[in-house]
Amino acid sequence: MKTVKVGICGLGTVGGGTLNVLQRNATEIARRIGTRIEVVHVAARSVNPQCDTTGITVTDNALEVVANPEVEVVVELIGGDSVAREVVMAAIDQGKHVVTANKALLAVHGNEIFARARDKGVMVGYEAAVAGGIPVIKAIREGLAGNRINWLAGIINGTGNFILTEMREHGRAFTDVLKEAQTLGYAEADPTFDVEGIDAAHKLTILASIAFGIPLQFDKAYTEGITGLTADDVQYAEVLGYRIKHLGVARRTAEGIELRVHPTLIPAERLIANVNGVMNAVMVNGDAVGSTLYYGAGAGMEPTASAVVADLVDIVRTMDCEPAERVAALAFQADALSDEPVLGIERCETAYYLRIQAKDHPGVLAEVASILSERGINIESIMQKDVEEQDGLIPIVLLTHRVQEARMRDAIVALEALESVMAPVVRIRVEQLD
Ligand SMILES: NC(=O)c1ccc[n+]([C@@H]2O[C@H](COP(=O)([O-])OP(=O)(O)OC[C@H]3O[C@@H](n4cnc5c(N)ncnc54)[C@H](O)[C@@H]3O)[C@@H](O)[C@H]2O)c1
Ligand SMILES: N[C@@H](CCO)C(=O)O
Ligand code: NA
Repeated sequence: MKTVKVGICGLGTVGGGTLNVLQRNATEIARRIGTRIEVVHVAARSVNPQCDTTGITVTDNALEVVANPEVEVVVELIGGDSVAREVVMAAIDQGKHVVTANKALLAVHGNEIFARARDKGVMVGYEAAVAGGIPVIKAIREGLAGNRINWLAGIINGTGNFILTEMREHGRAFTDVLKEAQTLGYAEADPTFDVEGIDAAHKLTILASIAFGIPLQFDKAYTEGITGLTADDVQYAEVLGYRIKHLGVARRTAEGIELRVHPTLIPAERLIANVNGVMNAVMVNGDAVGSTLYYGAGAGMEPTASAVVADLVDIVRTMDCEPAERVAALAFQADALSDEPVLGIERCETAYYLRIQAKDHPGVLAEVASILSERGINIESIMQKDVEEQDGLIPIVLLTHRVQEARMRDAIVALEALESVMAPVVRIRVEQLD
């Protein structure tokens, strides 16, 4: 049986998981593809105690792995965009295929990386970069290839979802849960990427590119994290029949593409509203198929390794094909990408949840309603009596119909200028996802 030799750069959570899965399932994988995948060289700053590297060359210099003439496929699992970028570019330049889980690298430098890979006729697999073990890249790139995609929306950061779930279900403190996510290997090296929505925006950038056939444009993504959410808003949302989730949304409109990451109220009865812990889920709506949903572990050692190994299997299966016969790296032919603009957040349209802390005096509700109606903003529902007064202030909690962000910002400025409104208005976007 033929053997393809592989080098792994980075042997931490994902690299360690990848080596273990490749070793444990070696026979099963060979039964699938008729070829053995053998790891011959790994690079890491320290040896992972969860791995057996017997018979494998170990180095702390990742470029040595790339330069090893036996290595035909380089797996980059270091993270970041300095050494990792060097490793990926060097591998491509040497005509080696690449697998990476590095969404930060691809979202920012992917256009350049995929162009270079095309020139050299090599593949770059990145299933593990988005939604961990869920094969969502494959589903969109191949399974939905007959569709014009309308929109997608996903819980695409495991750490953030784990934190929100533990806070909601067990009343745990934010920093305490974040520490646990770090211990479990879910968090990024810099966890602000997780909690400020940057990691989700990296992944959303990649998903939007393969869904709509547009270049990667991370700099145009609107990013809002979960650090500003309060227990009060989580509770009021529930009373209104919603759950708050940190969502990445990419939507095609007549004017362009919406690309945004932010906390979002979702009707509690939606499946995606009930995705908890480190689990991720991505909804994709296509013109032919309608809405589809992909669910699974979004982070962690072996779930992520599952995606890395699937990419290796795909590469080994198609490495002898003509490059033109393979699936296009970003799902669409590189010369057929569209220049539909990514819209600024002020041009995006959603419904809103508003919480207005106001003095409890007659007329305040009428003032609020008139500010909204003057701007053509319709109120869907309003809640005032089920909540307790705090410091003589009464929270007015309401849901609006869909409206452009710019108009809502203008309304919020007017609301905050009211004499009876005593604090910044809290606004959280709402999506029905039906
Ligand atoms: N942890 C997850 O659940 C998860 C899921 C999906 C994607 N990812 C991505 O996978 C990548 C790796 O993440 P991780 O969680 O496994 O990280 P990690 O910190 O656990 O592992 C990083 C590995 O790289 C090695 N390394 C660091 N600098 C190096 C250098 N200069 N030369 C050689 N080796 C070096 C470290 O020794 C370690 O073995 C990142 O891009 C991350 O975003 C992680
Ligand atoms: N830090 C990321 C890892 C998976 O990409 C997360 O928590 O989702
Ligand atoms: Na994936």
